[in-house]
Amino acid sequence: MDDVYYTIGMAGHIDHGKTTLTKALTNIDTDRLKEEKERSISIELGYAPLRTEDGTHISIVDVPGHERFIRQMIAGVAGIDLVVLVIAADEGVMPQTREHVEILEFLGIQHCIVAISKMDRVDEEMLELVAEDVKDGLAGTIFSNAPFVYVDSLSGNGISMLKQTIRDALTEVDHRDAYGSFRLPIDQVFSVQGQGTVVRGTIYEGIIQKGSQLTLLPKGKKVKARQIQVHHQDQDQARAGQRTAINLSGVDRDEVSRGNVLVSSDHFLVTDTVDVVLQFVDELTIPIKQRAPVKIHVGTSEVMGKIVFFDRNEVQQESDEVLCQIRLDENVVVRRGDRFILRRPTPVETLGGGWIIQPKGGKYRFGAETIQMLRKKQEGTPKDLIDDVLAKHLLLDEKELIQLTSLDENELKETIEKEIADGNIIKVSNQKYGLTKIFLKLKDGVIDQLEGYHNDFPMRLGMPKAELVQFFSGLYPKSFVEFGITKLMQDEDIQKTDQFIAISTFTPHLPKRWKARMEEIIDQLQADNVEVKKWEEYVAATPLSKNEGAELATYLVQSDQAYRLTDDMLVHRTSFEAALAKLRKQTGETFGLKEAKDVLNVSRKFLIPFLELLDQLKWTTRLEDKRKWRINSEE
Ligand SMILES: Nc1nc2c(ncn2[C@@H]2O[C@H](COP(=O)(O)OP(=O)(O)OP(=O)(O)O)[C@@H](O)[C@H]2O)c(=O)[nH]1
Repeated sequence: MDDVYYTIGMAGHIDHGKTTLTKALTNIDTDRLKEEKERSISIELGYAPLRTEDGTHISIVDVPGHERFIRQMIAGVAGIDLVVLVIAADEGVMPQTREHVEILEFLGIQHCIVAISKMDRVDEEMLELVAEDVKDGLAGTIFSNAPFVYVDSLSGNGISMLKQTIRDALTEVDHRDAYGSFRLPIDQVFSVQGQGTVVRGTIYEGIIQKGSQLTLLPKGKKVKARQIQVHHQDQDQARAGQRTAINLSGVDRDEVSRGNVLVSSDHFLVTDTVDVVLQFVDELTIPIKQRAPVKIHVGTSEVMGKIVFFDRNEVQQESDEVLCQIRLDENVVVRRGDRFILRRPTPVETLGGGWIIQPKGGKYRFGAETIQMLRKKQEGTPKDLIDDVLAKHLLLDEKELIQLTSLDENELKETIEKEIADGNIIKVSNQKYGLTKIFLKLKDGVIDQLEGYHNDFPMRLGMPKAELVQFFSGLYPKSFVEFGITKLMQDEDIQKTDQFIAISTFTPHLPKRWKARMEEIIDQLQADNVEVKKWEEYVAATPLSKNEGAELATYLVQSDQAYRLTDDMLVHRTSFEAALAKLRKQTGETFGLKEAKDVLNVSRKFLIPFLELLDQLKWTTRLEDKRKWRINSEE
């Protein structure tokens, strides 16, 4: 069985004893380590390993200062399996206790324990009263059913009980599997003498191996994981949930900052507009207005932005969730489902939090329609998510679909396979996907367009492809039109001859209106054998226009009914073939100009272009003053 890793977060009001409790549990003084943070890669700021006899690996995250707490909690949310809320017996629930609880709720933390610290500072009777107060204070929160443990971190009283409670609580936590693409939001960067750039963070998802090639987003810089450490120890790999330090090669210290994200695949996109579900704190001091400046904490980044509502102009007090958008001043790297906290820059306060329903939002109109669309995204099944991004972008490959929907690769593949089988999605050879219903609209348009074209130009092979693409490029992106044409060809609805596109059942033919006249010309041409007149003379003898005559000439050549003898002369196929047969029969392996003239009995005016046509059609090869029949053209 794989090793199991858990991370526990410490939360609570200032001075309530988080660091002391962490030390009592792990024997590590995280405050002391803090001072040494710049000195060595092996020191984990605020993170201490808790060893248990059964081999479970537990990291304790001690997060002192307030801002830092939020950042660490969000950064570690994928890694935090359990939170221990520390409340001092001599103070009880304090404002920051409440704020932490609120934040933990926004972050979707589910497993928790309440540790009443400093039990030695109050007598037993008082302890009971405090416990009652705390229970009241936490009613209706995620802590309402949490187990209570009483500790004195200085003497160690209650610590083994707390360890046992932690172990019990962890049995309820689902094992995190490390599937998915590797992602590590960076929360610390520094350089180590002789080793270069080192970054730290909690691995959100996936596994990293020593030596892996990684990409640093949002810049897109390629880097390599030269060395990996987890709790001071060199490791060959690290996985989701583990607090990890990575020594990177290929990047300088000043090219990396907190909030950057290390990834191992191209499944992540960089965005500055996110669609979100937002829940507000119980009491807002002042209303949040449309486009109010806000600070979003997501991953390890803290970015300024503005809030955009689609169904209101301000929020005063709102207990229901609100679907809205955050437009950011800088790029972030997020996926659907990522949690965030929203704070007001001035006066500083937590406004609320929620999760990202679409990592790359668009520009939407104010009104119920947008809310409905966002609701669909929020509730969306993988199918809805895929359909939604395809409806917007029309044509996407697998990588783009993963970036936009945040589905994992297997889920995406399965859903697409099913959608293709159900006929909702189509795929063409270039590995792009599109919605069948949009493709069918394009198909109708293309067929209509071609029908019109065939009607106007029945003698032509079809519409030049460039012209067809151009026509639809005003209605769809060019790549989608190309995709549609390729698909229609695969389905044999249309066909392509050279660069001409036609409906597959179409064959070029003489237009009804001129059929008789044109047939006259063709008969006349045939009757003239090789000694043909200039093409325009045949046309001039009829009421046909020059253009119509030119179209007819092209048609006859393309349909192999005639050959071009010169730029302005055609020869009928049967005349050509008769002359060819006669010449072959009456000449040897090679023949000269005079010999040919004697056999065919025509003037040089016709003979020279006729012989050149033979060369061109590869019946003959020209030697100095003779022509040689080509072996491969002999029947
Ligand atoms: N008597 C007693 N004192 C404690 C106990 N736990 C912590 N203290 C003391 O309370 C003070 C604050 O403890 P810390 O562990 O630094 O508190 P903290 O919650 O980490 O503080 P911040 O990091 O500033 O939020 C220190 O002086 C500790 O020695 C306890 O169980 N009993």
